Amino acid sequence: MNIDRLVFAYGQRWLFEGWSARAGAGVTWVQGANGSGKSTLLRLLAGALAPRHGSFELAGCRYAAGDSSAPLAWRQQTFWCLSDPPPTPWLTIAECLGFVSGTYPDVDAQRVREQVEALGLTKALSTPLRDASLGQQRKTLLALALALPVKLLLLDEPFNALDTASARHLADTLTARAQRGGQVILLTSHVEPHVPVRERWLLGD
Ligand SMILES: Nc1ncnc2c1ncn2[C@@H]1O[C@H](COP(=O)(O)OP(=O)(O)OP(=O)(O)O)[C@@H](O)[C@H]1O
Repeated sequence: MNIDRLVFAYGQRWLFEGWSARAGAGVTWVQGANGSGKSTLLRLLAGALAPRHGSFELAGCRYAAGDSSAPLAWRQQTFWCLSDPPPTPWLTIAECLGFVSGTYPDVDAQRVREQVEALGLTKALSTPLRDASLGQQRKTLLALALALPVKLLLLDEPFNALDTASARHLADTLTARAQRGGQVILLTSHVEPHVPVRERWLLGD
């Protein structure tokens, strides 16, 4: 995945001024002080924010500033596990899983069920997200992150709010992915993520 001359600012708060980077398969640890732009970078790559200039390329698919939105082909290859709870509090966990899965092609429902089970979410499936704990809300997105067949995984502080067993499952799964290759994983974390890290990007320097 290539980032070419990215320019982005919130008003006059400039975060990226012609920044380029390349991430191969495996885990890239995105580091930086509070406010350095880590979450913003993931939002940009997810298509949730529009870059002012520059472009992104992933497996032959290009997304450039000036496009009215991230192309469907880009979004279907990308999953953004945001650090906030899912923005659909009225849906149950099961409905949220089904709703988001429905926006991706070739989803294996069995893989989603396996991740739900491994993350200890099975008993909470009929709970509305608004009544779920923070950890259960985060695990809903993580189950999708680990199950959907995407080429680019954007994980914003994925270990936050996880119980010990779920944190271990996440670390083990990411470690296996990193060793197998094939998926580009950008992971923000203020602490050592305990997975094999291929590259580190330090933002805000
Ligand atoms: N919607 C917004 N409007 C204006 N400024 C914003 C907005 N979102 C973030 N910012 C500012 O952009 C900067 C980068 O924010 P961002 O959340 O990307 O940083 P971060 O590196 O992820 O921080 P943290 O480590 O605290 O999570 C901060 O100064 C923040 O105040």
